Amino acid sequence: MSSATSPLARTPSVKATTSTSTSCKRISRSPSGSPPSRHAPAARVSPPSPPSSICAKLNADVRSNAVLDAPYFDLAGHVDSRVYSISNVRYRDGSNDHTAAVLDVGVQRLLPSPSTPPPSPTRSKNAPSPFLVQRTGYGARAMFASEPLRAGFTILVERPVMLAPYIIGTALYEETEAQIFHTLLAQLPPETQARVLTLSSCKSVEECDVLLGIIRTNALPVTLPVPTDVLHPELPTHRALFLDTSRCNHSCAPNARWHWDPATLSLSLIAVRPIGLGDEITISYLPGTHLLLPRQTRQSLLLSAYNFSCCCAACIRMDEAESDAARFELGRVTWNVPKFEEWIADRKQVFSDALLVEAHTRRVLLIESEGLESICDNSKPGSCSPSLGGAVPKTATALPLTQYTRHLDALAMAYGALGDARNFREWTWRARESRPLSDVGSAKVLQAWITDIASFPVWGWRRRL
Ligand SMILES: C[S@@+](CC[C@H](N)C(=O)[O-])C[C@H]1O[C@@H](n2cnc3c(N)ncnc32)[C@H](O)[C@@H]1O
Repeated sequence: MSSATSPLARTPSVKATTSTSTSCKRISRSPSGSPPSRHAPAARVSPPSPPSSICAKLNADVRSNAVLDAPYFDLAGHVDSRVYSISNVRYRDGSNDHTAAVLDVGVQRLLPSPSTPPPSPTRSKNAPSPFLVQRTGYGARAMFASEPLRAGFTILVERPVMLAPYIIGTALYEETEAQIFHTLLAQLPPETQARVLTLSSCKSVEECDVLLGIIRTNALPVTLPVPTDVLHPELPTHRALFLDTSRCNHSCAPNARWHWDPATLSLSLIAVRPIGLGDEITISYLPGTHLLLPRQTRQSLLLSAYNFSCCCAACIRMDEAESDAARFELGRVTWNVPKFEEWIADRKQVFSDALLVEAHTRRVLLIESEGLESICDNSKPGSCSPSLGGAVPKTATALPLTQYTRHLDALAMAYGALGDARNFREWTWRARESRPLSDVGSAKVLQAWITDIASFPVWGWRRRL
């Protein structure tokens, strides 16, 4: 589930060699020839300057890669100053979690040793699992709900078994990249290695190394909590492989979303609408708001990155023209819908009450009919604006609010400002139900508003203008 790799990954620009001489293994660049054996002795060599033609192409490729978000990437600078090492991330939270990682030595030094346990799943660890992984009719595996799950339920929390800089997949020889992942695999306990090797690959053995195919099919882009600077914006972005989440198929109307918490180095999988017993649990492989693109474009993106023709319910069952039009409208009107904050501050009443209520209600209906409750704005994790008009403080690791929740919040607060008690209670309840169950702070605020409508800070304020 990492995004497509550049063709330049197969171009000899940066190479690696490994050493087993210390507890962690150093990787440096070797000037020429084929990649060294996995068990080669340490070889620190001066890096070659990559040919300028390769630099230019690779720089352009990395700079336009949305996942890396490195518009000023400079390969020559990167090559000159980076050294990678292979090690195991140690967790000091009593868990048996094991992550084999290749990390830039500077990044590794700055990485906190997570002593905070990952967020709890909604269910305790000893309770029966809310999901199971089964083979489907066509042989592939998929994740299914083993009980009805409500919206906001945390289906699982897991740590990655492998972690590697995203740039490695872009800037290395394919053989070298494969060699690095084989070295990581060898760090893992045998049963974990066996599970990794059962994951699916969208590449044939003729196309690439089996393990590399597994990484390219299943790894997710995650950000490590290290300070970055304009010179090396690519440093925090990594690929992480998760064993359970890798079983989730893609849907263009997914019923779950995943969230990476850099503080605890863990991923949570969260239901975004109620999921019935036996229903498949799906996520989106497309980044940000790409689910709003027309079906043909989504299909092409999935085909080129993952080599499959999407056969999700949205692509098979929905009327293509209607669905494309609904998604286009959702993408198009984002900036035309007045935000609650703009409307409430609008003393001249440029934005009519009906405009605000109708625009947000329309978008709620479109999102529900298209099954797009998972989409968030293209904001980075942690950069989401404070919710509920600032009533709940923003935290660095907060889950980004979905567009769906933002519209429900806007409607709840608009009805509150209009002093409409019935609608205020109904939309406030819906806004509460749409949130992750772990968002206890927002749930408390919203419940207090439902219980005592006058506690809503601007109750009836718009009527008094
Ligand atoms: C991350 S894996 C998902 C789990 C996988 N089905 C398995 O058996 O382990 C991604 C692979 O699943 C398949 N897949 C996922 N979503 C799909 C979809 N919407 N339509 C068709 N195939 C899909 C593709 O083969 C893809 O390369």
